[in-house]
Amino acid sequence: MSKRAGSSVASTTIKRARRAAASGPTGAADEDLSDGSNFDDYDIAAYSDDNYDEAGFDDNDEAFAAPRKSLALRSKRPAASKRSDSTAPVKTRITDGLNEEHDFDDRPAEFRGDSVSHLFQRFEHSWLDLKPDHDSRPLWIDPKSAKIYMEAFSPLAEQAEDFLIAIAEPVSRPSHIHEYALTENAMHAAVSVGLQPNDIITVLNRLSKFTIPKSIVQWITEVTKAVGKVRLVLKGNRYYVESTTADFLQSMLQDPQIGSCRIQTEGTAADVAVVKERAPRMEGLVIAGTGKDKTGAKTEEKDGAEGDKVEDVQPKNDDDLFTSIVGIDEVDVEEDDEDAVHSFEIPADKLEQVKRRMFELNIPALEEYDFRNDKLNADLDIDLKPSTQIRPYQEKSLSKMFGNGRARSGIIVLPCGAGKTLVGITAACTIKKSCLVLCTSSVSVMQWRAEFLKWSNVKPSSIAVFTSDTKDKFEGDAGIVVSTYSMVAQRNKRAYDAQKIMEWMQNREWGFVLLDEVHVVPANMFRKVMEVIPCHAKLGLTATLVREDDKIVDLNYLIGPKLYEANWMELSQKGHIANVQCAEVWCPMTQEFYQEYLKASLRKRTLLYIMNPRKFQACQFLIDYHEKRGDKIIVFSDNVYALKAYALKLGKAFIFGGTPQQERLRILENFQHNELVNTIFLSKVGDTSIDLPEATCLIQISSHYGSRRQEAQRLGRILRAKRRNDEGFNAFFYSLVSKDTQEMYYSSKRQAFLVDQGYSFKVITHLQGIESMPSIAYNTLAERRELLQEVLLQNEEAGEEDIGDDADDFVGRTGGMHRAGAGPKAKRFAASLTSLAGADDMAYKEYNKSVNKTLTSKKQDLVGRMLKRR
Ligand SMILES: Nc1ncnc2c1ncn2[C@@H]1O[C@H](COP(=O)(O)OP(=O)(O)OP(=O)(O)O)[C@@H](O)[C@H]1O
Repeated sequence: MSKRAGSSVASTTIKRARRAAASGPTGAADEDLSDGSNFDDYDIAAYSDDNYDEAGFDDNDEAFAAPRKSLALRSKRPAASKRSDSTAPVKTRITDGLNEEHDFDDRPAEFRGDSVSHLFQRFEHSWLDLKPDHDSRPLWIDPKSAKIYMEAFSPLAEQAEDFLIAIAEPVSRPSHIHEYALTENAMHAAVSVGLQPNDIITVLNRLSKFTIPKSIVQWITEVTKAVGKVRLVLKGNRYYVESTTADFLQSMLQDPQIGSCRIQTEGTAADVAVVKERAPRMEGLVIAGTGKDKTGAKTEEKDGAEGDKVEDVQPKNDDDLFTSIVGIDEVDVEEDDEDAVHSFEIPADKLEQVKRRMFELNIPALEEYDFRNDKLNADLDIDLKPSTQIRPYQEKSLSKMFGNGRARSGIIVLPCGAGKTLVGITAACTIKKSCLVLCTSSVSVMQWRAEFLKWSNVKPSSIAVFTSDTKDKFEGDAGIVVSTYSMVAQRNKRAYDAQKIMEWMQNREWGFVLLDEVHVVPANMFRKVMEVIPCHAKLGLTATLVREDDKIVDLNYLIGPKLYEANWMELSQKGHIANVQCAEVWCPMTQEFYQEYLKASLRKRTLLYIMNPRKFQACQFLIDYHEKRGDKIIVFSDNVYALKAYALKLGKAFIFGGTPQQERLRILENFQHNELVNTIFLSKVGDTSIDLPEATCLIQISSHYGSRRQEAQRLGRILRAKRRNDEGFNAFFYSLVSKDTQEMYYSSKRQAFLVDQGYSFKVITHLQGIESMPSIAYNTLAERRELLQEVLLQNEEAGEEDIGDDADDFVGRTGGMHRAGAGPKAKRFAASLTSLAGADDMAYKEYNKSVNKTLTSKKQDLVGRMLKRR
């Protein structure tokens, strides 16, 4: 037997748990747990989302028919018993890799409960024996749902969180209690990075307030038993399923789906090929830019007394167990240096099918790339610039990818503005092989290229761009190509030069594929990409691993498991992203608007609640208030009619799908540098890929129904606020909602993701001072009636959103969730003759001249002033 360096997860991230546990709980944390509301200036009538009843809204509306389940809930988990009889023995049924079902019986037969037990039904847990020192332990584990609840105020919380992220999926992390779910995917990921099932059980037991239930122990053992047995490798542009156990491969081949995918080669008809070679080794790896190996130890300090030096492997006694396990750096492994590796080959176009089947059979295929021993593919000369310093959470996320010295495929989830780009670039600098970066739009392609040049020393000639406008190849044997998903996945006939580039890309082996914004790309798009691009390792990046459809689970076998998910609140407390005050402003509908609302069609209703004069007034008031504070404000509206109407009336510049590129750049430039342009209106084209660190306040007047992803992405526009580290700085996010309309329902849906990340939305029912604001619009009945007439005259299409041209539009065009991607339709609307003649209470009026045009004419002036300032 030999000992060798092992787990990553069991390294830096949870080493702190070891230290904390060693020092023991020190009583209640003395941090201030108040939510630090900064809305004192407003009359806040209610503080909770529960203050209104959503039962009155139509749940069957197609727009929010998609289940509001968290990712964790959709993932496979130990199925809970359906029995609700609290006194019956707990029976938990689980399914293992061979589809056998087991029954667990945790609750002691003698347990009968008491007179109130039946009220708690499946939450009756009084039979669990609390440990005498349960106060000091932070975890509650629900034996039936396999959910873990962590006391975030425990002195051990930070360390426990590191451990939980490694073994479970975060579901919700508000201020005081965090919720995690034990899922098969999370378990596979934990074991594949070196944590042994027994280690997991022991640490959980240590952190738990009571001995962990048998059902959970058995489930962990079951779901992890096949992990690590099989790996998928790419060699010489061919894919192989490998294992050190021939019998295991043979049993896999018995499965008709997997068996039929195998490529029969001579001499292997009856048996799997036996390849005599050394199994991959795990040795010290330095993640680019950190100067540390994957254990977190500084490489140059390996022999020194300081740092996270690898210590004893075996715990000396029971007290050391916890600390040894959560900080385990070495594990006993079977001597496999000379193990024979058995394999069978599968065709590239069957890769996904095999992976999916293995996923279903609970035999997760490890996709790891031993890039340091890859002598076939040329090395790329790339490293981070000496000035580039990656942040601790970026390093932590990468340690999950490179934990065992190889590159593991999977997904890293970091909040918007937390620096996913640099994480991707650092991964490319660590692997140092040819790299393909896929983005959702050509704007992002150019940004990625610029970021590579900014953070790394790669030669410009080594980075090629492949878009509809630019079709480059890189120089030399290894390089980087940045492209869009649609360019690579396209199946239709291509132009000659595009075809040549595609062939060039298809005929080489890619060490690394970086997948940006993985949550918006439809699964079949990934499929097409994976079929045509032979690659060793894949890294998906996203801020919001949520989708309103059910396709998120597919990412598990198409890309790999979630490797890391950062805690938004923690990053904001540490100043890496801005602290944001979120508020929902309730705007009552005016009487005349509400009367029309009640009898209007669905689309007209949308327009009516967006154009509600009280909402307009709230928007005007908030813009005025925040401009006076020195904030830079972005107002978001998905609806283009409203976007233009609001912006024109308030004399502000606006950008939507139809705004020419030049004009967009000019407006954004003015917003950034011109002290006279402090507010801009953006349609959904601004949801992603717009980097405006000057923005400090967001006002949302219309949004895409109940999309949690869009809400989070919009919030992301101010998370990167430049002033985030100023003393007491807060960014502001307002969602304006017309009261007693469907919008309120959508709004609560939209907030679900952010609430799970720990944000709380204050409800503002009255903006103090709004009545006395001079020049407030729509203050007279005549003005409001006139607006109503205008809105009623709009055709149905005006109630739709911007078609957009960015990531969302991309999803729309490719069959994703977007509803408004359809082409132009014939316009037909009904109206009375008096209305058409403009005689309904209508006064003539002149809109302000579009500020967009004013900015054009003032451009020369501005550029002159900007140059002077510099
Ligand atoms: N380690 C770092 N050091 C200095 N600046 C950093 C670091 N990491 C990220 N940044 C900066 O943080 C900002 C946000 O980074 P980036 O655009 O990569 O975020 P993101 O996570 O991709 O956001 P989004 O999801 O909104 O696109 C950028 O201005 C980037 O330069």
